[in-house]
Amino acid sequence: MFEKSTWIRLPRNVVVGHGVIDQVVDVVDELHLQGRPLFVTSPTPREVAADPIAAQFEAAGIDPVIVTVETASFDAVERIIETAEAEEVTYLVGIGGGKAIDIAKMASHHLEMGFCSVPTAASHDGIVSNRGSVPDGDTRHSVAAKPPLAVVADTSVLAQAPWELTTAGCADIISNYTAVMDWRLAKRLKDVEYSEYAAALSEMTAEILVGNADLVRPGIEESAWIVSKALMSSGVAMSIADSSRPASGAEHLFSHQLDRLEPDAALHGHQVGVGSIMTAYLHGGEDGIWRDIHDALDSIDAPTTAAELGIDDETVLEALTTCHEIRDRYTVLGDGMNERAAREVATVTGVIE
Ligand SMILES: NC(=O)C1=CN([C@@H]2O[C@H](COP(=O)(O)OP(=O)(O)OC[C@H]3O[C@@H](n4cnc5c(N)ncnc54)[C@H](OP(=O)(O)O)[C@@H]3O)[C@@H](O)[C@H]2O)C=CC1
Ligand SMILES: O=C(CO)COP(=O)(O)O
Ligand SMILES: [Zn+2]
Repeated sequence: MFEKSTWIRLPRNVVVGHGVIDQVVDVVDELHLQGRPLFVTSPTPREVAADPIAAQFEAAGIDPVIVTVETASFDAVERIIETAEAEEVTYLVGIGGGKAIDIAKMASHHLEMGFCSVPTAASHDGIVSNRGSVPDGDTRHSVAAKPPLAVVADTSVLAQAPWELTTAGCADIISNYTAVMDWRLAKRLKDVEYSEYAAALSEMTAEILVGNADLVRPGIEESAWIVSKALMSSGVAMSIADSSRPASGAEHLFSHQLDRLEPDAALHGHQVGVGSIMTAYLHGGEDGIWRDIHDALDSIDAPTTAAELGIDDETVLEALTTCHEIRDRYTVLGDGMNERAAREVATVTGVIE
């Protein structure tokens, strides 16, 4: 008897393009969100976007509560929940990079309230996904949450963000290649839940981005357009799978372990990009796609070495040899690499000297 069922949650409105930040009130109205919103933002995004959006709301007779968060933490999520309850707000808007958006996403999930995402940086695919990632004890990877009801991504805002945030978003997408390889491997070896649609969408997203890599250049608004569309698509793949599997394999384990060993050393996307070079080598050896991944990252100015990440070689080796332990997710790392093998892959791929 056929007993499968699935529940795919996706954003209802995805609004991307030049000047769309002026349409946040319309987007909220179209979703029939009523009452008072709480804006979750961080210092720079507040100046760049949250204050101008608040002025729009005020002009429409709506008085938003604004909370500025400095760091991504569970305390910050708690603070938002308390403020939302005290101020009797009815929905949340996350305005900023991953920090503000994830805090809003996690708080709205807890409050069972609607939430909209207004990214000011195209830095990773969490801006649209159904996953929330806030450091909790030793945990750095994302957990299940709900996707935003709407995403409003203004390319003129994204194009003015520091260039490295955009290259980090690109690298997060390029890493989908190895994430999907790991997912297929886990399907073959461990019979894990697998979605061919989500895997194909995730791979295709990476292919389209790499195919357009020569259009991804600093100061060009079209770059923000290309990267944000890829981030949306990757987020949708995660929502279809109801898992981060299509966009997160061993290269993400490597990055999460670096975050534990050396917090804030480098951006998420940059770390997963370097991880992806090495795990592509583990999958395909010398003739595999590791060079293509390396060259794609290089062509958009993303780091390809430990030195470019600002992380020393020994930390890279420690992360490689221990990261299989941090989550129950089978990947090409299997039950772990030994130090010699880790040194070999990191050296052959030029990640360490
Ligand atoms: N949900 C998911 O699946 C994922 C979530 N994450 C999470 O996302 C977070 C990292 O995201 P990331 O976006 O890199 O971090 P932040 O939100 O901290 O943003 C990075 C930096 O960019 C600044 N910034 C943002 N927008 C602009 C802008 N338009 N102009 C100038 N500066 C800007 C921020 O300023 P300021 O310091 O003033 O805030 C901050 O210094 C982490 O908390 C991580 O756990 C990461 C990957 C996946
Ligand atoms: O960053 C992500 C996808 O790009 C989310 O992956 P994790 O579930 O490993 O945190
Ligand atoms: Zn990622």
